[in-house]
Parts: sequence; structure tokens; C-alpha cells
Amino acid sequence: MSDRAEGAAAVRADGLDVRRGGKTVLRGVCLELPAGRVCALVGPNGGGKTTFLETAAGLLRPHKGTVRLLGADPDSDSGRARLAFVGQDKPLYPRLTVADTLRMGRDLNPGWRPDLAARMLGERIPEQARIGSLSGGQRTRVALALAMGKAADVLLLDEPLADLDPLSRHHVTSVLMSDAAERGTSIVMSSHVLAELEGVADELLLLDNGGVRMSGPVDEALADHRLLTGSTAETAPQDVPALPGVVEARTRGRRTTLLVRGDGTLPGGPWQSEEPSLETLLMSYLRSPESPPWIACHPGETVPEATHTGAAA
Ligand SMILES: Nc1ncnc2c1ncn2[C@@H]1O[C@H](COP(=O)(O)OP(=O)(O)OP(=O)(O)O)[C@@H](O)[C@H]1O
Repeated sequence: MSDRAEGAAAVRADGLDVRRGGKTVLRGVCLELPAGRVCALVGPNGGGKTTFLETAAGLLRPHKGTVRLLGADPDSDSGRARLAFVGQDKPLYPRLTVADTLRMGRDLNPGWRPDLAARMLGERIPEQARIGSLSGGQRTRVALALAMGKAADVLLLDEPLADLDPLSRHHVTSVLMSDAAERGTSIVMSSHVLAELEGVADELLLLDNGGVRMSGPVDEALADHRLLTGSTAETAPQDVPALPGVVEARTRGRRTTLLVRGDGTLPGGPWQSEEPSLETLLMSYLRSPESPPWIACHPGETVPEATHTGAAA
């Protein structure tokens, strides 16, 4: 994991508090997202994903603590030059054509890469079409093409897949993964489409109630948990949730399913044990807000302080 220790993190937050509308919606967030990786940002509605992305993009100022993007203040000229942000509202000029919009991107960005913008746009969106005549999903593709053309070092994308059809989702995730592999772009992408993050994301950040519930590499998160399935008659399920390391216990009919941390005490009984899918892992943590956070820890690295989710301030 030496690559994690070298150079500045794509996004680093230290003791970050962000207030909106008079209430604190991110509380004491400490995290480090390594550069050159695709990070999936997940969590329930209102968990703080948009607030975190907008803060990392320099659009919201922290009330307390700091956020750094490749070591720079995101609200500085050097920070802004290195990031591209696509929010959920995707403000574009409805009277401009797609071609006009991309020309505007070229004029505003000295390092503009028409090839990257064209790759993201794909071939199905006519360049002469006016933005106002496009569907929501097509506008998303144009907004993503504008962000790609900037050739930024960090892409911050708020639910980029939300209004895309399955083919477009596949196209967008492939283009993002290629960009991360070819240019070393750091990508932080929020999503509720958990099943489609498998194989796309290599880093995971789960925010819930304004705090970090999970943070670390996806492969470590999966390897650090087991999914146990057993017969209810043989496994005394009423005792199971109290065991340390059990994130979630669910009983359906005659089957009990447990999601257990690798370092936890395994309950007795005949269990079939397997590595969980990413979707199963995330769903278990989302359904179990009282379970302790899972934060990856690496030798030689500053361990981010785990922030557990309490009641919103
Ligand atoms: N403009 C705003 N003014 C006041 N409060 C806000 C504003 N935007 C968000 N909030 C509050 O901040 C908290 C976090 O919201 P945020 O939009 O960051 O969550 P999210 O995880 O992105 O949710 P979703 O999955 O629904 O997009 C919520 O309690 C929300 O009500």
C-alpha cells in the first residue's frame, strides 16, 4: 500500500464540520481518499454525500476543520484548476447547442481535451441539438463530457448514473474507469446504484448521518467480512446479534444470515461461509446504523479518527 502513502490524497478531510440551514450536517469527518482511484460515495438520503462533494469542490466552506484536494484548498485558484464537479442539478444553457456548450468548455479551460469530452459524450447525442431539447439523461452526458474535457486531476460527481439507462451507465462507468487507468484521474462518485459499483469502484466511502461509517479499499472491505448462512433451528439466532463483530443478523423462515467482521467472534453452529458481494456488505451497514464504523488502517499511514454517527446536531 505504499502508493497510498506517497503524494497528496485526492481528498483529505480533517475534523470537518459543515453547517447548512443552521444545522451541522457533517460532523468531525476525518478521511483520506487516495489519488488515482475510483471512490464510490454511498449512504442513505440525507447522509451528507452532496454536502461532502460540494465541500470538496470548494462550493461550501467548512464551519470547522479542513478539506484538501491534492493538498490544495479547493476554494483556491490552484484547487479549482485541478477539479471538475458535476452536481445533481447540472446547470447548462438550454438555448446553446451541444457543440456550442463544448466550445464554451474549450474557451474556459486552457487544458481542454476534445477527445476526452467526445469519448464521454458518445455518438448518440447530436452535436447540433439544443440543450433544452435533450432528455435528462442526455443532459447528464453533456455535463459529464464538459467535466471530462477539462482533463481535471480530480472528478467529483454527484449521482452521475441516476438518470442514465443501463447502456449509458455502462458507457459512463467504462469511460471513467479508463480515464482513471490512463491519466491517473481520481474520481469520487456518489451513487445509490449499489449493484453497479462492483467492479467499478476500488475505494469505498459510506457517509451516514453526517459521519463516516465505512472508508477504505473495496477489496479490503470485502475480505474483512464474511457472510454466514445457517439453519435457524441449529444456530440459536436470538444470541447472535450480541456477539462482537456481528454487523447484521437476519432471519427469514428457516435461514439465518449474518454479516460478520473478519476479526469478530464467530458464533458456534454449522455455518456456510462466503465473502459478501459489495451490495450485500453495503446494505448490511446501511440497515445497521448502530454497528461500529469500518475504517481501513494501513501501516505508516495517519489513521483517520473514526467518526460514529450520533444524533444530528
Ligand atoms: N441547501 C440546504 N439547506 C439546508 N439544509 C440542507 C441543504 N442541503 C442539504 N441539507 C441538509 O443536509 C443534510 C445532508 O444532505 P445531503 O444533500 O448532503 O445528503 P445526501 O447524502 O446527498 O442525500 P441524497 O442521497 O438524498 O442526495 C440533510 O439533512 C439535508 O436536509
